[in-house]
Amino acid sequence: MSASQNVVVSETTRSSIITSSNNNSSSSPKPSTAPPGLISISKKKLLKNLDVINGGQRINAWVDSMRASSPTHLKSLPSSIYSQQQLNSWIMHHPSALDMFEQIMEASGGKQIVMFLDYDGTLSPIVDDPDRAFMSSKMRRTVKKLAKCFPTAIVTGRCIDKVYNFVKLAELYYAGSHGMDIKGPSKGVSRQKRLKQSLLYQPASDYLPMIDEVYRKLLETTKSTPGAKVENHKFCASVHFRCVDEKKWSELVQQVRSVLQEYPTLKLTQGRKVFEIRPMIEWDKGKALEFLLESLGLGNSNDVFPVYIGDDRTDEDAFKMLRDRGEGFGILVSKFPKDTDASYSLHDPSQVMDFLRRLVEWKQMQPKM
Ligand SMILES: O=P(O)(O)OC[C@H]1O[C@H](O[C@H]2O[C@H](CO)[C@@H](O)[C@H](O)[C@H]2O)[C@H](O)[C@@H](O)[C@@H]1O
Repeated sequence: MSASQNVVVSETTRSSIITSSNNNSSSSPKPSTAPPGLISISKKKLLKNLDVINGGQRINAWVDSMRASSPTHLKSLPSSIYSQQQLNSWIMHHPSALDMFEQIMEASGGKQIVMFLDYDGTLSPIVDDPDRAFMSSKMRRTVKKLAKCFPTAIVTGRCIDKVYNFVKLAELYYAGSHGMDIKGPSKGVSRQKRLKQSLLYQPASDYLPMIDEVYRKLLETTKSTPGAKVENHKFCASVHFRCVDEKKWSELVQQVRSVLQEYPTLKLTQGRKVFEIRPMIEWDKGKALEFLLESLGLGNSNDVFPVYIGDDRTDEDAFKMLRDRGEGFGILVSKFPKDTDASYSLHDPSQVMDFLRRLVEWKQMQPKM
């Protein structure tokens, strides 16, 4: 198999780079959501770049993409990357969900609200060690109350077991491994309802042994790179570079790619300082959202108002799904302007908690039907 068969797609391909120079808006795949100043590189274009150029340059393209996706780089260069005007324009297109709370509730117009929450960077702050990405007890209490008011799902790149160890709420729906492992609540609904809802959907179950094998090979291959961390998420795997010295990034890319060359049915994507290795199947967080709505009997309803909150590129699939369905909306958790299909923004997990609290308070004030 040729290396290019092993499709290499960076999740940062649409990650927005805000420049102080004039925007070439023709490069943006979604002019309607990208305010002036945003340059989006389409997936197709990046694939072409990555596949046409020779091996060495392809590694460089990856390293560039790793740099571009690094929030610390954005943080250290804000004024040279985007102007205040561009920032204002982005905020105008993606206002704070807290500032717009009343309007959002009005738009929900009495429909059934369903909540979808990403985990890392949304419910828990981003930290160096993925095993220590704890959610605060305040956040847990808030999510618990939220689930009493609305059906609530956690949609994450982590496997269900790992995310459950952090969240510890049995009354939630879980879509782990980027939506490839879906489970219904085991508590908080009546027994009969629970039996009906005893959801278990694993569209990539055939990949289980392959992911396990790849995980072990990645562990072995990357052990010479200090700071690299490999995680097994059952139907996908992650290789973290948050703690890897930038000088070693190209070495790490080569190591990961060398392992993946033997697995043409897996794809490599990039999240927040992490490589994600996933089966090449037509399934993502957006599909998981759709599946969950259908399982709730709300798939073809005009009466549903889904709200998805997430911070990462993989959450864009869910934001887009909501836009395409014309239902509810997405909220991007970010302090920085990014090209996104979300309608609103929140800065960080503490603002997410404030928003969820207000939702609970709002629900409690509604007349009982
Ligand atoms: O879909 P998500 O819930 O956002 O999962 C995506 C990745 O999240 C985790 O990594 C991220 O959070 C870590 C802890 O804060 C951080 O160290 C890392 O840099 C982030 O990318 C998780 O560990 C990954 O396996 C997931 O792919």
